[in-house]
Amino acid sequence: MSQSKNPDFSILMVDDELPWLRSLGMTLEGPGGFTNLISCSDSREVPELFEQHDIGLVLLDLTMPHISGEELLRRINEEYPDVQVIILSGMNQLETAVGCMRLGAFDYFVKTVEEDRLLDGIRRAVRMVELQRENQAIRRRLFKKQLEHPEVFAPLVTRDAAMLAIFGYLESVSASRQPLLILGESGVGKELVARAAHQLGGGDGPLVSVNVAGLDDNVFADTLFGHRRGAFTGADRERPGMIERASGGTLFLDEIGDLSAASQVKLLRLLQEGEYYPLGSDSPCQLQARVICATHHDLAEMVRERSFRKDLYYRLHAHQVNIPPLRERKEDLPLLLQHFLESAAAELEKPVPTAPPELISLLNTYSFPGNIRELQAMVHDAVSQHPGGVLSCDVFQRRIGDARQTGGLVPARNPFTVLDDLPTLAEAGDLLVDAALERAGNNQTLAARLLGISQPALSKRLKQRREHA
Ligand SMILES: Nc1ncnc2c1ncn2[C@@H]1O[C@H](COP(=O)(O)OP(=O)(O)OP(=O)(O)O)[C@@H](O)[C@H]1O
Repeated sequence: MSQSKNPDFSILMVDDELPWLRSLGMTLEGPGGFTNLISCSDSREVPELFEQHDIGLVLLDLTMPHISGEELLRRINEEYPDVQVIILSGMNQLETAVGCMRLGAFDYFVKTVEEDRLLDGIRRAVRMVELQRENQAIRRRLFKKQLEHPEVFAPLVTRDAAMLAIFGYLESVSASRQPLLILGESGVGKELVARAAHQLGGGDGPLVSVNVAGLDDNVFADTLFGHRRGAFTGADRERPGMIERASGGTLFLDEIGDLSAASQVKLLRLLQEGEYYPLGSDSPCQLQARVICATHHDLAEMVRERSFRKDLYYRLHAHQVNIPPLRERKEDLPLLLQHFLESAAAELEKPVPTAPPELISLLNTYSFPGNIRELQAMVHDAVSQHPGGVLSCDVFQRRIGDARQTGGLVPARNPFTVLDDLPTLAEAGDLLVDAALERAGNNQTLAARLLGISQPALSKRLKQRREHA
C-alpha cells in the first residue's frame, strides 16, 4: 500500500497492438508496482468494461481500428468526467497532443518516452483520481453527518461538534493511501485518534507505533527499515524494520516534529517513492502500510522557521486533523469526568464515587495545559485518595492550585489594550467579578479563589453593589 500504487480503482490500458499492451502491463506491474490493471485490444469493448469495472484511469492509444482513441477520449470525458485519460501515442505531433489535452486528456506521452517519466505521469494521474474521490467522499459525508462506524470512536469520549466533524472526516479518508497527519497539544488524544484511523483503514495488518523523538538518524533508519545480517558490526541477525512489521496495517510515527533533519529526508523519500532499502540490502522493499504521523508542534511554524522540511510537510498534510485542546471543548468535561471516575474506580477496585456539582464548575475555571491526560491523572488521584461516598474537591483544588503556580492558567492578556475608553477602577472591578462568577458557575467560593480574595470579601462586595444599584 504505497503512495499512489495499487489504487482501489482499475487502470484500463487500451491499444490494438498486443505486444505493446503486454510490455506496458509488465512495466506497470514490475517497476511501477501497480496491480489493478485491465488490458483491452479491441476499442469496441471499452464501454462494456466501464460497466463491469470501477475504472479510474485509462491509458489510451490514439490510432486504433473501430473506435479511435480520440473518439473514446471524447466519450469518456462526457460520460465519466471523473476518469482521467493519459494518451500513449506512436505519433510525436504537437498539434495532436494539444488537441487531446483540449479534449480533456490528463497527459500525453509518445510511446518511446522513458519508463520513469511515463510512470511518474501515471502516478500523478492516479493521485489526482484518488484526491477527486476523497473530495467526493468528504462532500457526501458533510451531507450525511452520521458516522458509519461509531464503534471505532467509542474510546474517544466526546460530544464536541469539532471532534465529531473530525471523526466524519477520518471516515471519509479512511480508504486513502496518503499519509494522515494528526496535530494537537500534548494529551488531547492524538494516539487514540490514530488507533481509530487505523481501525477504519480496514487492513489486516497491525498498528505499529514508533516514537521518533530523540532517535538519531542511524537508529531511526534501523528501526524503520530494519537490517540484513552483517549490515554493521553487531548485526549478527537479519532484523525486520517497523515498516515491514506494519505490512497491511498502519505505521504510526509519533512526535514527528522532533525528527532530525537527516531522518526527515529519509521519511520524505519513503513517502515519495513508496519503497525503502533495509540497511545492508541492495533490493528495495515496498511500503505496504498506511503512514500516520502525529505531533504537538506547530509544523507550519516549524516550516517557516526552517526546522522542518517544507516538501515533507506538504507530503504529510494531504490529510490532516487538528484535535482541539480540552479548554476549547469544555462541554466534554462532565462526560470525561464520569468516564474517568468509572475507569479509575474499576482499576482501583472501588465503587464509583459521586461527583459533587461544584466540581464541574471548578474544572471549568482551569485551562488544562496537559489536556485530557491531566484530567485523567487528577481523577485517578482523587479516586485513589477517596474514602467513599461523594467525591471531595480537595485533590482537584490542590492540583489546579499547584498547576496555576507553575503557569497552568489561561495565558494572561490585557483586555484593556483594545478599548478606546478605559473603564473606571470600580467598573473594571465589577466586570472582573462578573467574569469570575460566570466561570465558576456562580459558585462564590470558587469565584473568590479565582479573584484572589476571600469568599466573605466577595460576598460583601456583591452586597454593596446590590445596595448601590
Ligand atoms: N476523548 C477521549 N476520551 C477518553 N480518553 C481520552 C480521550 N482523549 C484522550 N484520552 C486519554 O488521555 C490520555 C492521553 O491521550 P493520548 O496519549 O492519545 O494523547 P496524545 O495527544 O497522543 O498525547 P502526546 O502528544 O503527549 O503523545 C490517554 O490515556 C487517552 O486514553
